[in-house]
Amino acid sequence: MSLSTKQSAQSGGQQSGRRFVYQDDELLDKGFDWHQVKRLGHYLKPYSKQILPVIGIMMVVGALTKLLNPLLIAYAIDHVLREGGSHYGDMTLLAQCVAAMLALYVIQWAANNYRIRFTNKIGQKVIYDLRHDLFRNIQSLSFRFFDKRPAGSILVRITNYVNSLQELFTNGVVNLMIDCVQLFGIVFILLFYNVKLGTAIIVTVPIMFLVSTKLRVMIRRSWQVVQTNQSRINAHLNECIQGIKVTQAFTQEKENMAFFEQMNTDNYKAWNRAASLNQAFHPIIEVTGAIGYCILFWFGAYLIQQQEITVGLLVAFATYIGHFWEPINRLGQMYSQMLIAMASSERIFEFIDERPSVAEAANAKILPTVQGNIELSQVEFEYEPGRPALKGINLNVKAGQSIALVGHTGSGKSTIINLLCRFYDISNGTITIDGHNVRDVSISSLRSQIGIVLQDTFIFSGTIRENIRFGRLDATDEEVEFTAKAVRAHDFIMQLPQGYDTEVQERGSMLSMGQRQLISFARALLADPRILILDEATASIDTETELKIQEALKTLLAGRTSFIIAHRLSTIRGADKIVVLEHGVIKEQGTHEELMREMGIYHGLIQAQYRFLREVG
Ligand SMILES: Nc1ncnc2c1ncn2[C@@H]1O[C@H](COP(=O)(O)OP(=O)(O)OP(=O)(O)O)[C@@H](O)[C@H]1O
Repeated sequence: MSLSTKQSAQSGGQQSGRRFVYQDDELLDKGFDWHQVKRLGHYLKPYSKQILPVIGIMMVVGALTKLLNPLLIAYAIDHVLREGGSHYGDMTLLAQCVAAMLALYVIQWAANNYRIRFTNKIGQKVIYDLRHDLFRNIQSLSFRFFDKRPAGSILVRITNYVNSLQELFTNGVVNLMIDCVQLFGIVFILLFYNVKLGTAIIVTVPIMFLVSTKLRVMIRRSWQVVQTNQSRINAHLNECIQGIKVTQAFTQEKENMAFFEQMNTDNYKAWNRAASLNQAFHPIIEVTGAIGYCILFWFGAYLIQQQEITVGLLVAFATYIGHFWEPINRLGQMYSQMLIAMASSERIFEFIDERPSVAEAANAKILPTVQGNIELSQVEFEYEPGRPALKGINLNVKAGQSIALVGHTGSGKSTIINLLCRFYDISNGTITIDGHNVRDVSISSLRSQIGIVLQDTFIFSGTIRENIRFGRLDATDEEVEFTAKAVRAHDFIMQLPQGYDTEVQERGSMLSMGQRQLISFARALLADPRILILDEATASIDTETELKIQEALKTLLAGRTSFIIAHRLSTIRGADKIVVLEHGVIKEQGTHEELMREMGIYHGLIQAQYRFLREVG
């Protein structure tokens, strides 16, 4: 994190006094990096055959118009308009010169039009390819990757950073080449027609370039501060809207408002600073350009007196330097754009190069349809070095058995499930399913045989039908409805305005917790996995829904090996085996009756639950 970001994050924290601290994405500040240029160039490679002819055409057209027009003007002044010129007063020749100039402008306009259309198309294709690579790789990454990064920062890379490359690829690259060629062409002509005057003008170029580049970099940085402020405002808005119910319930509106006001003021100040710098840019560049003109006219007039050049040539030179500043100015802009592109692409490639921490073996086999016998042997695991989450886990599960995982919060229940699905790889020991080591089989063949119903049921935007069909995309409408009936979801679905075709809002906010659970049961049942993992919801639901869920569970679990992170007494009691975890170690395992007789941790947990229910009751 850069110093300024640290400061801004800290100031964000101080403003609130307590609550809101948003981690800003790092400021994009990078030097020029050839490695990144090469990698970006790689994305242009497939289109190089199309780009090169365009650059060729533009160079010819640019040379014709930018380089020939001033010479035509010089010719007209020296030969037709100047007293004593070889064709003095020949109006036909003058008209021909003007017609030729006009024709050159028309050619330039047509070519520009073509270039813009073409570069837009190529630019969009490159951006398409980049987004494609980025999204494909992010989807394949393991949980460890997402554990470390907030969703916002991933989003920024896919949207903002890729967008910031858009301008570079749409116009930048082609313009850069054309500008360079035109600059060399002009320099050549200036030196060819008069070395002394040409050199005097060219000397001003580095000054102009430096001033323009320096200013652009300052402007870019100040806009980045604006951007950072705006993303912080967005993060705050997002959090406030998502948490509006809690805010209103705890009457924290004033606190939110004060924090927002502070951020809004910061943003206002940053924007003003950036806008003032922006406004200063053109006058400063114009003053620098004017110095060039002064040198030209002062030194040019001296050379005319010495009869080294003609008036026409001086006018032509003046036109050339007009054409000169334009590409130099653009090159300055391009340089600033390149710096942003360097930083953006570095972040983008970081994600594209990231490999899943859970890697598939090169010779991974397809896991055949399993019975569901599972064995964990001496399993050890840690999320972070030195903090073991599971230690020496031994567990034998027969096909069709249901296992209830119980234990205090943080004891390692979810971790066992994460390892079974290979969301993480174990540090030591083995996990086998029907004798196949999970590390030796392909990840998709493993996960496709495991169904997961999480406590925080994820409902995607779309219809109820589509949400259930997520379990098996080729399921027919009849199969979808059949499974919904089996898990007792059909009745409430039919009461919705459009039944199965009702659009659920984002994350199923129009559905109750219990209804969302039933939909996720239907989804899991449709997938018909041999192994089922269920994280039971802890939220209390009404007795009728509770009964429905219990019945649905019976249908769902029948004949499958299941692991349930169990909270309800009824589920725990009904399990074939109860596994009690504490600090990542299995402390007890057995049936309800066996464990109650042991009078150990399980007995304590159940007694506590009974006491709680009695008190609540
Ligand atoms: N992604 C993670 N990164 C780092 N540590 C983690 C991560 N997930 C869990 N842990 C840690 O691993 C330990 C076991 O966590 P786990 O989620 O398995 O507990 P749990 O028994 O399922 O708890 P709960 O009942 O609260 O869901 C805890 O100490 C937890 O802090």
